[in-house]
Amino acid sequence: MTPVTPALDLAIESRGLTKRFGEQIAVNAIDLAVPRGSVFGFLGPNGSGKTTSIRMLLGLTQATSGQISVLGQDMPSRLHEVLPRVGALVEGPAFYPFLSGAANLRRFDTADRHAPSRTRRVRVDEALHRVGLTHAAGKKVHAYSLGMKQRLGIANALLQPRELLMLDEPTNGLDPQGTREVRSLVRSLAAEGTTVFVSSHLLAEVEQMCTHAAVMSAGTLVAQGTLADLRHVGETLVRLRTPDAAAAQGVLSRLGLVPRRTDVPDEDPWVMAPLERDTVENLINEPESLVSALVAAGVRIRAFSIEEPSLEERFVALTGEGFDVVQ
Ligand SMILES: Nc1ncnc2c1ncn2[C@@H]1O[C@H](COP(=O)(O)OP(=O)(O)OP(=O)(O)O)[C@@H](O)[C@H]1O
Repeated sequence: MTPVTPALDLAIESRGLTKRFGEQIAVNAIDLAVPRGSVFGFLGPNGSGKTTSIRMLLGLTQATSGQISVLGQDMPSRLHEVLPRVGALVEGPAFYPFLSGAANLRRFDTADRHAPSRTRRVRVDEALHRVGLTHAAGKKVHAYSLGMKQRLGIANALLQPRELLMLDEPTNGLDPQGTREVRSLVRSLAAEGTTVFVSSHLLAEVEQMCTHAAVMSAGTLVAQGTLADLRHVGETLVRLRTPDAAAAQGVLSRLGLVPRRTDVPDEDPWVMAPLERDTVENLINEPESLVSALVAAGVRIRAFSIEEPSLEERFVALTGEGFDVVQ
């Protein structure tokens, strides 16, 4: 594979990253760009190719084609230099059930040739503290709840300082309290400067935790950017109810909009028109200028609203499905 020329401000970059399983294309030529310092949500329904992508990014499975750069280094050729800088939780590590949480972490740390043995005990204690498992450090893992095992997995990824954390569905199977704890942990890690790449099939979770997101649908990357960018992917509508629908349409047309009208029996008609933006934040036609032009033309306004489709509606439109579905 020809290396990607790494962009310095990107923690992860892929070009044309593809994975085939026989006839099936699980990941189809994705170009990811994960800025350093971001909390990057990798969002998509079950089976859309998130885990397979993460496994390729970490060198756990070979890509069929495409290029990858992680922390400015080509992958998988620089795997041994890159991996010590990356903490990962992918499909939960296999813990020894009859060892305690702390003993499990010490075992994983011993197996890591980059981990200094002198500081092992302190680092294990700190990692357990970080994920709120100090009280259960001596408890055998078979007595851990799913949420505790998940947090132990994150503690394992935190045994050493990391520039990048990759977490595959870290809140899967957690109760609401556990979910909140993982979310706040991710935020505090990000505040310390760690880039966090986190996959999820839950839009609400990504909205609460992430600064950026990419949306996968059936192996394809259908959108990517800051959450603010993604919120403005769809159509914003002005909608008003008026007995003077024809006059309202005339005013909106003169302002460069393309209005349409819906008649409702026994009520005033609705007039609506898509609004355009010159920047992500800015509508070309401000609501107040629309209202004053309508009022100046004698249009009686009985209701007026600017409707932004929710992020959920936009993502459903992008992926053709919801996010809670299990396939
Ligand atoms: N080892 C494999 N052999 C054959 N097909 C596979 C293999 N691993 C994944 N797939 C298929 O590739 C597609 C993408 O799976 P992947 O696990 O990457 O999706 P995902 O978005 O992570 O979903 P989930 O959240 O359910 O893990 C699925 O159709 C899956 O069945």
